Amino acid sequence: MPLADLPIKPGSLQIRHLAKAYKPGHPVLKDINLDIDGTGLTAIIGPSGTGKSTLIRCINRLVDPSAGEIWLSVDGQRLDMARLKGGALRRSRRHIGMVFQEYNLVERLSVMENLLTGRLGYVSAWQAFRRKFPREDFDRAHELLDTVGLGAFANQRADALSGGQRQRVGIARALMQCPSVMLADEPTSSLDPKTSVEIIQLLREQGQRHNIPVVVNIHDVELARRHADRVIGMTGGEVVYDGPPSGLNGDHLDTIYGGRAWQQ
Ligand SMILES: Nc1ncnc2c1ncn2[C@@H]1O[C@H](COP(=O)(O)OP(=O)(O)OP(=O)(O)O)[C@@H](O)[C@H]1O
Repeated sequence: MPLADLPIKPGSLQIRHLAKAYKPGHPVLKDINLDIDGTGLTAIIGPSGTGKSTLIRCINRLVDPSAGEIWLSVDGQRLDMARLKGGALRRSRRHIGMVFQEYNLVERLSVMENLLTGRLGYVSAWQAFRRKFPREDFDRAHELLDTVGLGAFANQRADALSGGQRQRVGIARALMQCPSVMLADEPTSSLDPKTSVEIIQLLREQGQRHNIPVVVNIHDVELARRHADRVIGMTGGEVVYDGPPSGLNGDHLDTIYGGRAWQQ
């Protein structure tokens, strides 16, 4: 079996009564309850400022929730991401692969070096400092680069890549972690429409290939409708639609986006 397919253990998320207020009395997320598992791509849609990024960032604890539970299950183990601290939080984050809107690559490093940063949670600080990664990490990185279509770019500097290529590197780097769940925070917002479709399809394919759920924040309703397996519609910090793309109708979009004037 190719190394790129080997060690990932599928995970699931159970979110219960999740709330977040950056300022007391001004809730951004209000009582979010979601179960996310399986292998499909879940798209979170909703107007700007409705809390989509905050939700994604609470799951991997880039943002601290104000209340609620975020249970990450991996290999029979259940971890409440909302409560973990210190080393336990760092270790549990390895199970969550994160893809960002602005790629978050180290621009002056090569594609290969960027991928290897996905292994930093697994090697010692001394190994990382000396860039002494095990042979398997290099082999896995090469295979993942092939699967995201960048097999010939391992030694290219990240700042020489297009936006779409950078996002492919971002996806491969997240997969280097052997994540049990993948999260992507507006991964297509900086890309043209064709590249956006390719990136969403790639995220979905990689989720299926590695047998893990993928959760993506997205502004483009049509992209979500065409390529997601499940759509979560949010407005005002609450989930107002949760179901298949085929069930999302004009009334739901009215509720999510507040009327139809924006469509004309
Ligand atoms: N670090 C922060 N400190 C204070 N307020 C914040 C912070 N991050 C986000 N907010 C506020 O929380 C609300 C929700 O923001 P969030 O980025 O989660 O929404 P979003 O739905 O992802 O929006 P967009 O689609 O525009 O990215 C907004 O009012 C935003 O100003």
